[in-house]
Amino acid sequence: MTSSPTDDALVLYGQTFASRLLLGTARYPSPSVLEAAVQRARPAMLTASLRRQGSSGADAGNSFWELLRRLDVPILPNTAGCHSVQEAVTTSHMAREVFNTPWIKLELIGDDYTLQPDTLNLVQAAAQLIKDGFKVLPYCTEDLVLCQRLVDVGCQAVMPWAAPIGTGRGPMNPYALQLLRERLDVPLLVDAGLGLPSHACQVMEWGYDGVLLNTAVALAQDPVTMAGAFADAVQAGRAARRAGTMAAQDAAQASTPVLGTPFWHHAHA
Ligand SMILES: CC(=O)[C@@H](O)[C@H](O)COP(=O)(O)O
Repeated sequence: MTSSPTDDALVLYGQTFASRLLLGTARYPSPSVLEAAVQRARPAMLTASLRRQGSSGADAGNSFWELLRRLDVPILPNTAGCHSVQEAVTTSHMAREVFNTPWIKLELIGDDYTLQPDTLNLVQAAAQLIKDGFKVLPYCTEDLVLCQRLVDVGCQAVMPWAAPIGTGRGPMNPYALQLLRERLDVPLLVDAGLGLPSHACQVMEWGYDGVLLNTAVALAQDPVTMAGAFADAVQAGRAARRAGTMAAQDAAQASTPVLGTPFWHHAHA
């Protein structure tokens, strides 16, 4: 059985997306490389931070917004750099006006060294934003109870990290990420810390619904090719998940057919 990507689209808050890859827009060597990487990957959404990208001078800011408009990919504003609930809520409201979108990637930083999310206040911020009508995609750790609470307050998707932002280390806690997938029914996207396409493929094989990444593409020697590699890896991992993986075995089993038993079900029926 084959299926086209549209048979198996990512659905977040009732909206359908053709891709399961979300891409960040920071740290690229140039706007033209960013543009080409986005054209290659055709991501579902592009993250943009009001605070970071607006801070490099008015002209740079304007041309960045023009580039985003030209790319014609839905924008996911990001509360990057916010350290308090009030700051995150205020930034989200500003982003909604600037970008004219109800989507928000809720990033509430609790520790500046690891950029670890503030797990103690994240739920309160998410609850407020949901009440205010936002479609909240919270960046969080892989803690099961935290993710459950985020769902309880109305988040229709949750985005646990693989590893700290910008480290490229890949999934640090495979057990917890897989447990989360088993326990939660909402869409789950891994956000942050992916360094290789194989990391993205791996989490998709575990049943994750998508990935959000930035640094691994932006800092690659060839970001455009890497953007394509991640897009392909996400699709491969998703296809493998849907295909159903074999159960790993302890003992070797010959895979070369013995004469007269070319198919397993003939020999064992
Ligand atoms: C772009 C964005 O939203 C980042 O905050 C995100 O978390 C990506 O992390 P990496 O740069 O580690 O992929």
